[in-house]
Amino acid sequence: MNGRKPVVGMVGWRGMVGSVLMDRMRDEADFDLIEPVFFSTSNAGGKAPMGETPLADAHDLEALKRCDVILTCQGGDYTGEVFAKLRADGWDGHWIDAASTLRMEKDALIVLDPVNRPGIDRALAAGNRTWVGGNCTVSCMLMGVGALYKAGLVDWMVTQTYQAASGGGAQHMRELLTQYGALNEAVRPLLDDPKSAILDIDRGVIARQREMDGSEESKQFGAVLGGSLIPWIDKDLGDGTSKEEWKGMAETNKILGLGPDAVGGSNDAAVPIDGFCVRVGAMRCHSQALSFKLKRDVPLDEIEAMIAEDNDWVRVVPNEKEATMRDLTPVAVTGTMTIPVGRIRKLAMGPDHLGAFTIGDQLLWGAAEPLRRMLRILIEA
Ligand SMILES: NC(=O)C1=CN([C@@H]2O[C@H](COP(=O)(O)OP(=O)(O)OC[C@H]3O[C@@H](n4cnc5c(N)ncnc54)[C@H](OP(=O)(O)O)[C@@H]3O)[C@@H](O)[C@H]2O)C=CC1
Ligand SMILES: N[C@@H](CC(=O)OP(=O)(O)O)C(=O)O
Repeated sequence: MNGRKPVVGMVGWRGMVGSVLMDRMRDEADFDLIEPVFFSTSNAGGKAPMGETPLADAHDLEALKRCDVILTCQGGDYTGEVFAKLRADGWDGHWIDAASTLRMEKDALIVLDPVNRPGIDRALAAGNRTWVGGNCTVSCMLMGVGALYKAGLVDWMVTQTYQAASGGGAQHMRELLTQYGALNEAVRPLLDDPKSAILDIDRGVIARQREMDGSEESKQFGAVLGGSLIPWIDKDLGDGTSKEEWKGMAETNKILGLGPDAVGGSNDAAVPIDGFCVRVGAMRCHSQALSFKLKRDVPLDEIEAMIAEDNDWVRVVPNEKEATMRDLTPVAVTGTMTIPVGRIRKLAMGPDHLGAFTIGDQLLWGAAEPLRRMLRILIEA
């Protein structure tokens, strides 16, 4: 950027996604390459996380307009309040955003550079200035099996997700743990007694879960998650699908540059993707079972090699019990950049039907990392 360090406005840096982003930026020494300006929606004038300059007001358009890049993890309401005003005022800096608000706008590129770097480079050359992180489930899935899409092998895909509490936000994670604690407490004396009947314990748990259901104790999720699951995530689109399920096809194809929503439009048909998105009691890893109809029968060893070679973070886990239980769980993946893909096998429907299971930390590849890497691409452009 003209030989000087770009001024990067950091908004939402102390939230959950923002904190993960800050850690990654520190780890990768990104702050050495930029002049950060930290903003706040609640504490303008307060102490910034680094440097001596106090926090700027995140609604001060003049301060925002001085930034070459604004990187926001503040959320969709903030984007809705500020982005259009800045553009209307003539600000033509780069806007990098974690929120979904702008994702399907025609000029917004969904960034996941290990998958769509050529698309990012083309958009950059064409003067694009709006870069949005993808839905966490979609980004983690494409980091795992993007190779199959890049090779044009996918006829269609069905997803069954197992999404962590963190996807709802920090309060949701707290609520899940509080519910687990309350359930344990409800049956502790019975648990401590090895001679107690398991069905008595079970009755105690379900009674406590039903007491929580619809009460203050389940107000974040709207239903009990501890010891249960919730097969609906995000809005009801009114046609039998949830918005999270809709994102699977819409965002995947947009990232891949396929179908009418691709930036600049594309004559290539969108790949049909559908399935069910389910909230489970995991903390911050989204897992998903994938079923593919491939365009042709490809031997399993070739498929595994394609997946393994696709990027530096994907790891093929042998489809064996021991390796699966060791390496293909949220416990193994949380806090790491690794995207394991396992349970890879041909399905009973025929040799062109493939199954796989993949997991990703939804705060890293699912949220913060694609944004951090986009900033790096801009710095190095
Ligand atoms: N959670 C997720 O899994 C994903 C979220 N996103 C997007 O990122 C956005 C932000 O999500 P998330 O990070 O979970 O949101 P948080 O609620 O953790 O943070 C958002 C903002 O809330 C304010 N805030 C108020 N109280 C606190 C507190 N006690 N601790 C920290 N911050 C506080 C901060 O703003 P201030 O400093 O200005 O007061 C902060 O930037 C979402 O709205 C969504 O659009 C995208 C992908 C995944
Ligand atoms: N909807 C995701 C989290 C998220 O923030 O998604 P999006 O960025 O698409 O709104 C979940 O609940 O797991």
